[in-house]
Amino acid sequence: MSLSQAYVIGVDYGSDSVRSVLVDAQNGNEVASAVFYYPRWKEGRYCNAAANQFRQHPLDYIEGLEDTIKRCLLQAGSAIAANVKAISVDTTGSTPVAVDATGTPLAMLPQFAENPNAMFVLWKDHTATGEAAEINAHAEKFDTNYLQYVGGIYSSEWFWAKLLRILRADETVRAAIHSWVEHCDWIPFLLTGGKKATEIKRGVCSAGHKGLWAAEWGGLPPDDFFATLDPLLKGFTEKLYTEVYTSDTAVGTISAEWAQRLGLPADVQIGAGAFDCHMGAVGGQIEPYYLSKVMGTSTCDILVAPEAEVGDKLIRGICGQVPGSVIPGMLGMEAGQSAFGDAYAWLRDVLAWPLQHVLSQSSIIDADTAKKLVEEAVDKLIPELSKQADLLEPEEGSELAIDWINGRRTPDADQLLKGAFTGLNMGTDAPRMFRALVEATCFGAKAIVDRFIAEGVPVKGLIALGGVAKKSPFVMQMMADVIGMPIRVHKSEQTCALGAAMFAATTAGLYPNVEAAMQAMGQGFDAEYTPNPARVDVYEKRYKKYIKTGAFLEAQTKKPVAQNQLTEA
Ligand SMILES: Nc1ncnc2c1ncn2[C@@H]1O[C@H](COP(=O)(O)OP(=O)(O)O)[C@@H](O)[C@H]1O
Ligand SMILES: O=C(CO)[C@@H](O)[C@@H](O)COP(=O)(O)O
Repeated sequence: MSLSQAYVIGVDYGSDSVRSVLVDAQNGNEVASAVFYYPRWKEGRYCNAAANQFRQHPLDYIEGLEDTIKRCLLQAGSAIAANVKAISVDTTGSTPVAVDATGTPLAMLPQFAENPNAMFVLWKDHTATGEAAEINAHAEKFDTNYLQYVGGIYSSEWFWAKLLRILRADETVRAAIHSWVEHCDWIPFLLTGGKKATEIKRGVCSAGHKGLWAAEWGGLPPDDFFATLDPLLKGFTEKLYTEVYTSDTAVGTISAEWAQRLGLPADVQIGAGAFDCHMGAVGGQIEPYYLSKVMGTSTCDILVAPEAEVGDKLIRGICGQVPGSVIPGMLGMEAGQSAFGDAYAWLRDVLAWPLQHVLSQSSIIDADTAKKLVEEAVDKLIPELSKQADLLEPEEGSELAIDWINGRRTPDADQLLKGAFTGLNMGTDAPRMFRALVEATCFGAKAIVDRFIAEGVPVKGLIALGGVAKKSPFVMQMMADVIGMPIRVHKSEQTCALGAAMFAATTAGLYPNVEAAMQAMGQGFDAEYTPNPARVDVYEKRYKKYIKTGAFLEAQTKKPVAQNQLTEA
């Protein structure tokens, strides 16, 4: 197929919004882009942060797909729309949903329309911590270590823990469920007009990193593994899948209905889906042994290496090592932090509370002005805190934080762990707390780099992408100082969506492989942060304190101390 006059679309579903980019397949130049914020999610519907419940309605996803693609095509014009060759999609994950026999998410059926258990269980939903612990204990009873390719620990953020939680929690969903599907596998199924849940094509990325699929045991672990964990899971593997697909393959052609609905040609190819950071790493032009960090709400860190070079090595405490999960032919490794920008957003919300609750009662300004004032102030909080915190030099004894505000994803998943501040005194103010929190997120990032190195996987440098990488020179400089490695920031504003577009171009046969698409369509880097040698020493000392404080907190979580012992201490 000729590259001239060929266009592709990449769709990236983030935690709060979905964005689509329409790019020229020849050079990756962005022709159009559009972002859509999930309306129901924005209102906080179906969520309960205190109970760690975060659910998303399928309609938020469907409306966002239609809206963003249509707006891209409108910006690009009909001549370009007629030359769109393929669409590929990435999403957050593990973000699975219960579907019926037709592959329809249960929340799309009238009787389940308002039931959070019938919706997508977002990656950051931690309602399944108990189930994850059970899976970890259960896995020890088997001769085959089914957790060996997911870092040795199963997380509550993942597929099976979430399935078991929903089956236990909701009898009505249990009676209606026919299969359990990742968001990244469901959107391609939707676009191709799939009608049977048994025919949903699953990507190797979600299957290998979160679903315990491995070529070594010929697919998913045997039914016996799950049935002996809980009889509710008996027979479930039958309903799922054995075969998986790399993201450079098409799962089908767009359905007539979706082609018409979007205004696209009838022969548009739909690529196999994958998680956002995996396609983002490709969009960010990943190289072997460079850690690609998608820095947004969370971080998702990806490293690729030739399979032969890693050999039989098993990397402990990461979110999996899966052949072909990023680039076919290479081993894809994933790690990350459950709260990164989300930790900053948490502090922002704490600081915003008095504004939201006191200003609204003001007798000086009307309610509408108060609302606008609060919105403006809240929007400026993180940038202003960053500005003030940047003026503070790191000191050995100043405030120190632990970043596990939403648990710890890696190294060594434990979503029950919690964040902390130590070393507070009467001089501690908001910028100092913000500084300590940002530093803690950088220490968390260093712990991941250290773990790869300790496990024999060298890290040659860092590539940063995502919202925080683009918006915050303050965070990026501190990250370089703390880790002691240069960080290149990728030029693209929508790196994950661009990565999806590169896969779309490969799927359409416009490139022989995704490496060639990456080479031709990559946008390069626009900033580089190098470590400040004057700060290395003090960060080294503070990092040791972080590790020690974290270990103390972890020990407290694992062995709860009796109340009388606490008082004595
Ligand atoms: N100026 C800033 N400095 C640091 N973090 C920021 C700034 N502005 C926004 N953020 C954080 O960026 C995160 C969103 O990142 P983004 O990549 O846009 O979204 P997503 O993770 O949903 O893809 C939020 O958690 C927010 O707290
Ligand atoms: O965990 C994964 C992928 O494995 C991500 O989808 C998850 O961290 C969400 O990413 P964002 O922070 O929304 O970019």
